Amino acid sequence: MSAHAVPFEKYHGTGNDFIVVDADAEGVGDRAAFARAHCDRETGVDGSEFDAEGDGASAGRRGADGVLFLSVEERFHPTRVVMTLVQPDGSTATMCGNGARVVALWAHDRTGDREFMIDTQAGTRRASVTADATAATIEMGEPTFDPARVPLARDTPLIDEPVEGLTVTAVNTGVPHAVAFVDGGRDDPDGIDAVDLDAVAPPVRHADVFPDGANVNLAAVVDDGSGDGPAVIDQRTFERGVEGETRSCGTGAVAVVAAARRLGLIAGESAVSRPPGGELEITVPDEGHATLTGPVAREFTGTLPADPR
Ligand SMILES: N[C@@H](CCC[C@H](N)C(=O)O)C(=O)O
Repeated sequence: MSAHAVPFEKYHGTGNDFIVVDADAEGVGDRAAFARAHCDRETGVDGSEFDAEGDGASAGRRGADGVLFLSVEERFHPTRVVMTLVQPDGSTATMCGNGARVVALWAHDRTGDREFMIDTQAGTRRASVTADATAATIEMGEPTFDPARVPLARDTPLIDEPVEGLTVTAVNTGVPHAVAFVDGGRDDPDGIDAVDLDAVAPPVRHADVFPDGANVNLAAVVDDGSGDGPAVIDQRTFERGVEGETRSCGTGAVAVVAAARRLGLIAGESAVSRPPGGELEITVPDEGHATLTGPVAREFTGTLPADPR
């Protein structure tokens, strides 16, 4: 193991937790190996070894859902941050909604600014942090059902069709998602939490129709938004790259709302998504960027071995 130590900070957004490394200061040679080692839920980064700052939704859990390598370019207005997410399996994701919200708070903690441009592999997105620095909003681009852009191994959209045991709608919100609506929310003992997601998701995640794979979401509409207030949707996501369920997924939350709108399951363009780790507010207008808003928090800081092999 290399003696070289890399400073890091740990953040989470609704329980989707990330090791954050300043890419300009880091000395990580093999980013995939670094992520595989330190994100491991059994043996990875352990908050109890560092000074914890918050009581966030991921507090007490070892490991992380990914490593964000970030580079700040303060000469731009607003400040730009180049974001690269390396996942626990060593793969790189083109976009991460909760990760981008974490990036905004990390950049705010460094600069004091509240508005940022975040460069992701899915495009440049505007982000903002609330005045009390407890929540962040990110522009999420326009969700697409276009089979070439999901991508799908066919030339027609995949809308509410059976795939490997689930009835799914395929949408890209920066990364590919399959969304399956189920009956019964979190309050229903036979509802969304009764599904064995680790059993039903992998065949869909690896289905031939998704040449790049897909994140797999279960969603239950508990309020369709036709009365007072926005729609409310309970959500669970099995993430590609994590290869398991996470406590929250931002691109998944936008995918769920986009699919719900496409299927006519909710009224209006706004919804609250309730993943296990908290609540997210989403807007998916008929045209233009979707938005994602929710809590973000810093958990602890420390150093980690650059080469954990
Ligand atoms: N947790 C993320 C999504 C990260 C990318 C995903 N696992 C993939 O590989 O597509 C989010 O909050 O959006």
